[in-house]
Parts: sequence; structure tokens; C-alpha cells
Amino acid sequence: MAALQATPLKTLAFSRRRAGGAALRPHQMASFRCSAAARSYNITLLPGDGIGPEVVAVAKDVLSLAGALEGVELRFQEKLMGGSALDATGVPLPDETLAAARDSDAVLLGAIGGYKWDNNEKNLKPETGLLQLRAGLRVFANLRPAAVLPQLVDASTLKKEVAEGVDIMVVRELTGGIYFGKPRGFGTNDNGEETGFNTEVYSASEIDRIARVAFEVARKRRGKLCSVDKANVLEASMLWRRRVTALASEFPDIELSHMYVDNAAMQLVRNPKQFDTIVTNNIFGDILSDEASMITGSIGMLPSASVCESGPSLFEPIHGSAPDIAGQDKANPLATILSAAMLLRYGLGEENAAKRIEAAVTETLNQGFRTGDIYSPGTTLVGCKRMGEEVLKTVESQKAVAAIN
Ligand SMILES: NC(=O)C1=CN([C@@H]2O[C@H](COP(=O)(O)OP(=O)(O)OC[C@H]3O[C@@H](n4cnc5c(N)ncnc54)[C@H](O)[C@@H]3O)[C@@H](O)[C@H]2O)C=CC1
Ligand SMILES: CC(C)CC(=O)C(=O)O
Ligand SMILES: [Mg+2]
Repeated sequence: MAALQATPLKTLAFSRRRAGGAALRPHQMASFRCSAAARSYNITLLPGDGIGPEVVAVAKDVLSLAGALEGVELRFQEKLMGGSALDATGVPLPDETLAAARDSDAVLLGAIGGYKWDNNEKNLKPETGLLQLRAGLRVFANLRPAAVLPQLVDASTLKKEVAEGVDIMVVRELTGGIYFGKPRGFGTNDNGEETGFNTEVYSASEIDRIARVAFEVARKRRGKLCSVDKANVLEASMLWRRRVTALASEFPDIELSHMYVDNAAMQLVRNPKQFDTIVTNNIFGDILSDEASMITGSIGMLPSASVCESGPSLFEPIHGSAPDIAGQDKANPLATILSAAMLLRYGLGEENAAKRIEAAVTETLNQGFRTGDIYSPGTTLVGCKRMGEEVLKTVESQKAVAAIN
């Protein structure tokens, strides 16, 4: 934990384990890098449901090629998760899947959920499996970068002058709050009416550990941190604000501000450039990052990394299983491809391979290829598979390599 508190992103690069081995420390990294044979990693793939298998298949190929070109061997194992696991095994997160994820160097998830399971009881919902996975891996910090790429400024729903240059990092608490709080359930009120209830609860230590990560992230960015809460109404938010404020004395170089979540939702579309790093709870982070995604052009563009104190990290696009376009080769795979780049950088410490992927995505967009969600006149409309093929071509190309160096 001490290392994570000190430099979360840097530490992430060293937080993964070799298969069956102990965590590598930074000073071991140089010798580890010298041995080509040692640079091999076990990756658990959890394609999930809907567009999940479509985007993960594409991202796996990109990950493999970028790794191979940088001398990194990636060994993949695919496990059931979500609705597909429910259908096959009766539970949304089979023990075998969690065990495999825990035992790997990093985990790449597509998305889970779909109409078929929407009316299942809580324990038999794909979404419950995802919450169990996050809790099981103890990945409490979810980093969701939302940056407007110059090539996609016209795909933003906001005016060009409002959208261009936006570069926000949402640090979302991921294993606490109302998605996990007890009591929860259904009951009956005094009038005999049916009720449904959930509990928003945070302990001081849960707030402190996510806030520390956020302060450190802000330190590596532009030094501004906005803590988003609802402290005018909710006790959990009152504690949140008190703890974040207290912690600020340890980070005098960071400009801390506080904002109520309703105002933050409005400010994000009014003047998103005012934000650098945002730290917030589980549910507000879920909602605000989807909102931020539209500033960048599409939810199909945003990757994420979910990290813990030790053990494998989880990488996933921020979007869901998009059942409305599933099976039609319409999904944008770039969020998952960019999640694969985050996996290489923060999960495995393989910076060059990560850069190769990011450069390839930039180049593919420069060449004008667009899936439907980011299409604008004058660009070339492609499906999920073709977008993957174009990225693969540029991963290998001289141009992508030149962009790295
Ligand atoms: N991490 C996960 O696995 C998540 C799962 N879900 C689940 O996904 C299912 C659908 O949820 P929704 O609320 O519809 O959210 P969603 O993110 O799946 O879709 C929202 C809208 O964005 C579009 N979209 C999403 N990803 C896209 C991509 N890569 N390319 C192009 N368009 C894309 C969809 O077509 C849809 O119109 C539900 O069962 C939900 O519980 C929702 C959010 C996260
Ligand atoms: C499907 C939910 C469990 C979570 C969600 O929407 C998200 O993490 O983005
Ligand atoms: Mg969400």
C-alpha cells in the first residue's frame, strides 16, 4: 500500500506478478527486461456478453501483435463471465473464473449484461458477477481517462471550442458505496407498500485510500483535483468531503476543490476544460464518466484501469454490452484496444508495447477510419472487425513505430 500511496501509476507498472511468481520490485525490472524468455505474462480474458466478445477478440489480436513486436509473450486464457457464465454454469462469476483472474498477471474484460437476464433476481444478474469480480480482485480505484482527440473533435456532441483540448481523469471508487452497501433489498413500509432500498456507506479508510490515489494522479497531471460529492445532503458525502479536505495538507502542491455532483454534471457540459482530475464515489463516478465520454465523441472510445493494493489489475472499456448493436459488427473496439494499452503500461510495465497501440489508434483515426458512433462526413465508415484490422496494420507499420520514437 505504501508504494501505491506514493506513486500509484508508476507502481501499477510493477504491480503484476510473473505467473506463479512474486511481485516484481522496480529495482528488479532492469534484469527482468534483459531476459526475453522472462517477459511473458498470463492474461485472463473475460469477453462477457453482447458486444463484449466482439471487442475483446479484436483487442486480443492487437495486444498479441504489439506485445510480440516488443518481445513480450502474452499467454491468454478465456473464462466465462456475466450472462454467458449464468447460462453455462448457473452463476454470473464462476469460482474458476475468479481464481483464474486472481492467478493471472492482468485481466481484460469486455462487458456483461443483456435483455435476457434483466429480470433475474439480484444474485443471478450478470451485473452482480461484475461487482463480485471487482470485489474479489479488490480493485478499489478505477481510472477513467476522458480526452478529446483532435481527430474526433467533430464527433463530440459539444461545440468544437468547448470540446477541444478536454483532458480529464475520473478516479472512481469502485468497491464501496451504494453498489455494495448494506442493508439493501426489498421490504414493506408502514402503509403496506412495497419498498426497495440501498445504502450508501463509506468508511474513513475507504475514502482516504481512493483520495490518496487521486491526489497522486493529479500530481502527475496538471495538479488540480476536484472532489465530487453530495455533501449538502448525504452523510456519506459529508464524511467524504471531511476526509478529502483533511488529506489535502499532505499534498500542498495540489489545488483541491469540491463540487456537488449535480453541479459537476452541469459543469462537465458547460466548461469541461475546467477539470483535470476528478475523484468521486462509485455511483457518481459511474454516471459522470459516461457523461464525460460523450464530450470525447463516444462511449466506445473510453478505456479504464481498475487497480488494487497488490495483485492483478482489471482493464475494461467503460461501456456496457450494448445489446442494441450486439452481433452486428457495429461496435467501436477502440475503448477495449485502449484498455489493452493501459493493461500493457499499468498492468505489465510494458510501456513500448502500450505506446505502439496508442500510436496505432491515432494513426488509424488519422487515416479516417470510423465506426458508426464516431462517424462524421468525409471519413470512412467501418465495422468492428475492419477497425481492428486497420489498427493491426498500423501496429506493425513504420509510421506507428516512428510515432513512438
Ligand atoms: N462494465 C460493464 O460490463 C457494463 C455493463 N452494462 C450492462 O450493459 C447492458 C446495456 O447497458 P446500457 O445502459 O445500454 O449501456 P451501454 O454502454 O451498453 O450502451 C449505451 C449506448 O452506447 C452504445 N455503445 C456502447 N458501447 C459502444 C461501442 N463500443 N461502440 C458503439 N456504441 C456503443 C450502445 O449501442 C448504446 O446505444 C446492461 O445490461 C448493463 O447492465 C452497463 C455498463 C457497464
Ligand atoms: C454494470 C455496473 C455494475 C457498473 C457500470 O455501469 C460501470 O462500471 O460502468
Ligand atoms: Mg457504467
